This record gives sequence, C-alpha cells and structure tokens, in this order.
Amino acid sequence: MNIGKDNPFLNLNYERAIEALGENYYDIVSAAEFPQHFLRFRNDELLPLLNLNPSQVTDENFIEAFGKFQGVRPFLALRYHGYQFGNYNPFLGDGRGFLYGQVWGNDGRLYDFGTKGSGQTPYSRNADGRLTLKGGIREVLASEALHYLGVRTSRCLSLIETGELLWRNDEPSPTRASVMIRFSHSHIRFGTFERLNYLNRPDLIEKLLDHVITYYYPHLKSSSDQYAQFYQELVQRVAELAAQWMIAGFCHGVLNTDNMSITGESFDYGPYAFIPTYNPKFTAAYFDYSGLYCYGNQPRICRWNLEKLQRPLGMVMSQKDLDAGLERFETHYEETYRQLLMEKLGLIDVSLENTEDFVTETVNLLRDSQVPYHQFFAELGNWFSPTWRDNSEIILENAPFIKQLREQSSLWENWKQLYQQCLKQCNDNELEKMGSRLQKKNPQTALLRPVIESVWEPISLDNEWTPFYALLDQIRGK
Ligand SMILES: Nc1ncnc2c1ncn2[C@@H]1O[C@H](COP(=O)(O)OP(=O)(O)OP(=O)(O)O)[C@@H](O)[C@H]1O
Ligand SMILES: [Mg+2]
Repeated sequence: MNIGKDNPFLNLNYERAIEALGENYYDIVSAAEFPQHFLRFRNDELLPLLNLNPSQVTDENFIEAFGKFQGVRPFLALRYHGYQFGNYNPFLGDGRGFLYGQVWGNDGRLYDFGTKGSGQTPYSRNADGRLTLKGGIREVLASEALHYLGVRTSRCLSLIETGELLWRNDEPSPTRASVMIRFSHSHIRFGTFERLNYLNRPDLIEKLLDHVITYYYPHLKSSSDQYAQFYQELVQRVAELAAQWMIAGFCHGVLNTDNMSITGESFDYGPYAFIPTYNPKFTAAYFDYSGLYCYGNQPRICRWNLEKLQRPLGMVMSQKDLDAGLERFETHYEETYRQLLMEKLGLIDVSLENTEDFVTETVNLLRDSQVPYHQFFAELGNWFSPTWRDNSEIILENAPFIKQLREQSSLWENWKQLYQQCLKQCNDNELEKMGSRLQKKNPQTALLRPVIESVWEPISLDNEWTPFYALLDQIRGK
C-alpha cells in the first residue's frame, strides 16, 4: 500500500533534534486508533511557512497524518515534572500527547508538531489520554485570538474530531472527543529541566541547555558566557510575554512550570479566560480556589517560575549570573507593558513627560469604572476623530459606556487631558491614520466566555459549525 506517498505532511523534511538527545528525555509511544475522523479545523495560514500551498493539501492529507497518524515515526512522549500551584509534582510528562515531529519553517526557525488528545502514554496515570472537542475548540480559538492580539503564542495546525465519547467532571458528559496538533517553538518546558534536577543529572541539564541554545537561541552560540545570556534573554522573553497577556486582557489560568516554555512562548490553553472588565483578582480556573493564578498575579507568577528554574540551571551555571538575569524582570515587564498600552491607545512614538502616570491613570480608569475592557479600546477606534486633539470634551462622548466613565469624574477628566496631550504630539497625517490603527490593534470581537459558549452550543446541539468558523474569521479580522 502506498499510504501517504503523496501526502505533503509525510514528506516534509523532519529534523530529529529532540530524538537525537536520546531516551533520557522521552519515551517512544504510539498513537491511539480512533473510530472516526472529522477534520474540524485546518490552519491554512501556517502552511506557507512550511513551503506548502494550502490548495495542494487536502483534508484527507490532514486526516491521514494527524488523525490516523500514518507515516512519520517515532512519536516521543516528552518527560517533564513541574510546580503545580506551588507544589512540586514529579508525576508528570506528556500524558495525552507526544512530539509528532519537528520541521524548519522558511523563517529559519524550528517548529514542533505536538499532539494533544492522541492517546495514553506512560505518563497518563489513570487518565484516558484524550482531549474533549470543546477543549480542542477552546485551544484553537485562544491561540488564534492571542496571535492576532500580538501575543507570542503557539498555534493549532489541525483539530480532528475522533468519534469517541468522554466523561469529564467539568463538561456535561458524555462529551465529544478530538485530537489536536499544536504548532509551536519547542515543547521543552521549565519542568523538563526541573525533572533533571530532581534526578540530580547536571550532565543531562547541560546537554539540554546546549540543545536549547543551539536551536532556539543560536545567536548566543558563539558567546563565551552563553548560559548567562540565555537566562537573561529568557527572563526578558517571559517578562514580555506576561506584559502581552496583561495587555490582551488574558488570564492563562494554569501557570504551572510544566506550562512554561523555554522559548518564552505562550501555550496550553485549558481553563483560560479573557477578562470582561479590568479586575486583577479575576480567576480563570474553577479549581484555582485561592486565586493564585488570577489575572493580576500573572507577572509575579512568571517571575516565581523563572526563580524556580534557577535550581536546575544552578547546577551548571553560577548563582550570580542567575540573580543578575532575574533582577531585570520588573524593568522588562514595566517597559513592555507601557509600550504596548500606548500602542493599544493608538500612540506610537509619543513620549509624555509622565507616560508612567498616564499608563497608571488608564489602568485606574478601567479598573474603577469597570467599563468592558476590550470594548473600551474597540470603541476608541470606532469613534476616534482628529478633532479630539482640539477638544477633549468630545472624546468618546458617544460611546455606549460613557456614563460609567463620567461617574469617575476626576479620573475621567484627568485621563482625557492626558490623552489630548498625547494627540497634540501627533501631526495631521498621523491623526488621520489613528482611527484605523486603533481598529487594527483592537478587534471588535473579544473571545469572552459567552462568545465561546455561543459557538459551542450549536456544535453540541446540532453539529452546526458555521458560527465557529465565522468567529474564527472575526478574531482574525476578516
Ligand atoms: N486526559 C488526560 N489523560 C492523560 N493525561 C492527562 C490528561 N489530561 C491531562 N493530563 C496530564 O496532566 C498533566 C497536566 O495537564 P495540562 O492540562 O497542564 O497539560 P495538557 O493540557 O495535557 O498538555 P499541554 O501542556 O501540552 O497543553 C500533563 O502531564 C498532562 O499530560
Ligand atoms: Mg500542560
């Protein structure tokens, strides 16, 4: 049989980077066999990166490769541990996924195809190794939405419904099942290093660190203090990521160290939620009883996770270098947050004497007024007028939530003054472009929970997928 002979996914040039590290880092596993295969999502936007033309890749090609798992082997269940809600857990690892393969993008970067919901592995414990269809849909939507909001994130390459029924205590059950392919820059997690520290294997830590630098920080390769520079850059990337989440109004929900990527990329979208209004205490996961991973704690938690990573890294590099790297977390975070908030307000190359105050005032206004977070910025784009530069009184005067803003009289007056001061630094040409720039930065549709439920309901009741695809178009700004 010539299965897959012409399947472009099976003929990609797979790089065996992780495989070459040896079996101390993974277990070879096989995929589950599923009774049915319905391709529910294919991410054609990613194919050109692999030099594939979407029109030449059939749905059957996706199903064969990522639903029936024919062809490329071996599949590697990666080994890792992690701090979960503050406690060390040595019983983790890919329990419902594996590394399917690694490929070079034509952007010169190495990408992983990682599965989720592909069956049991040695790390499944007593669980089924499966992913619910709703869980898969939620991850597809989150990663597309975050990507379009400028967050450095993994994406989904495909989602295939498998015809199985699952029992879950957080979804009405039985519930439908799926298998997803994640497209990301590495599935090496902080917890991958933590496991090696637990096993007291500095030799394996060093080998993994060299691998990480070779493939994901290649510009550091020739440096004499590459470990120090790697940690410094990781701290910067993670601080930037935390700022990107905060600006996007995103609460990841489960910031365990096994969900932190060594490339500083965001991934694993389980019980996440976008905030309806600015509320630092907003908590996404129903099982996060103390609110540890609430929206406002995210920067602090990221820093804590980076600090925990010092233990394994400390086996092969100096504590002094680690401390120096982590010290810069706050500065990177604050600077990125400030810059991104200004951009979200349409302000590029505008420097106020007191930009920090303006950023604080904006956050205070959003928090105290409890206006819808995403809508505030979207309406700024919808109503923007160059005349705001000359008359601050008319700023957002027709916005649906103006009453809420006016109730915060001194905050609101002050904010308008500061925004006007910024606009005064823009020339006519810039002001003309401001409305469309704001609209581009701030989509009309936010991926709030009721929005996700509104597309899930027709799928679950009538197998009606049109609203899901329409929502995808909206969050992609189409
Ligand atoms: N249904 C399941 N069957 C087997 N193992 C599971 C299942 N759900 C979660 N796990 C395992 O529990 C741990 C924590 O799960 P978590 O939800 O953070 O990760 P995940 O969503 O499964 O995978 P990823 O982090 O790659 O997105 C992981 O080791 C995961 O493999
Ligand atoms: Mg996870």
